[in-house]
Amino acid sequence: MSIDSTDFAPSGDQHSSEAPGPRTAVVIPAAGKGVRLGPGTPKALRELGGTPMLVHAVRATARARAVELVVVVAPPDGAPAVRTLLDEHGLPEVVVVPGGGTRQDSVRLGLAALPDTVQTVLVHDAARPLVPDETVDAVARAVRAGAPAVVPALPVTDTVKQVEPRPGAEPEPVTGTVDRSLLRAVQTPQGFARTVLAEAHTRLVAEGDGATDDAGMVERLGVDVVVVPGHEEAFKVTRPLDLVLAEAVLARRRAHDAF
Ligand SMILES: Nc1ccn([C@@H]2O[C@H](COP(=O)(O)OP(=O)(O)OP(=O)(O)O)[C@@H](O)[C@H]2O)c(=O)n1
Ligand SMILES: C[C@](O)(CO)[C@H](O)COP(=O)(O)O
Repeated sequence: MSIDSTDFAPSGDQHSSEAPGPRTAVVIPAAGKGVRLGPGTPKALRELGGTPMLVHAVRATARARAVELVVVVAPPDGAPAVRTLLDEHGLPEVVVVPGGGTRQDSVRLGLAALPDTVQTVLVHDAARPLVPDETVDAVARAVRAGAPAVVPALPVTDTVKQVEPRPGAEPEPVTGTVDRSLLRAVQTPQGFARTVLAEAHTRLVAEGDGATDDAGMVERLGVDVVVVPGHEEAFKVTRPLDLVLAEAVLARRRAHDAF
């Protein structure tokens, strides 16, 4: 059965005034190893300007007006250490749960830790530590206004070729050039009506299916996903050069704040 967006009431309309508790929460999957960043500490715990990337990501999302609860998904055996880290950085109110072997598993485990009052869920990579709070709020606002699924995204700036993959170093034949005006590079936080995201995770885990982002999972349900403007500084720290860029952006912000 395919689910239509209209099967889900806009989360803004679901906000009952009776039950006390948070309405909008952020789940931060932080259980990845960071293989592409190279050997060392798990990526979320690597430092940026002397502070772990995860702490930046928590502060960045918690600063947003819409956010009332933050749930961090720690490496499967790392929850106690993450708890200690967050306490040491003055973030005792953040909930910490152990994650899983894939990002999708980690998000599902984070969702399971949300209190019943939560109607709007944002999912934000710990690997995007510099997301501006305006981007977080823009996503939350769009969900509260009735969109069941919202992604921040930017236009693609490179020309994109389709290829026939070849093993090893053999040159790959180009089979076409994609119309990049139709493409968007998608960031996080991605925002959802809770019921939509929970249904997507339940359904896809039962079917043994997956996607590289949460919106991709929701798309499989036939639910509409909309795009709001992303931000250049919400980039994902994936490879070593991204860390250099992140340090530069942070230094620029700190210099700006000093004046
Ligand atoms: N089992 C996993 C894998 C990934 N993530 C999280 O998903 C986010 C985005 O993933 P990515 O940048 O790909 O991180 P890694 O999986 O750590 O990177 P890599 O693929 O290079 O190992 C990160 O915050 C990461 O910690 C997670 O919570 N649980
Ligand atoms: C969720 C995500 O950050 C959206 O761009 C992205 O899909 C994660 O990428 P990964 O490299 O597959 O972890």
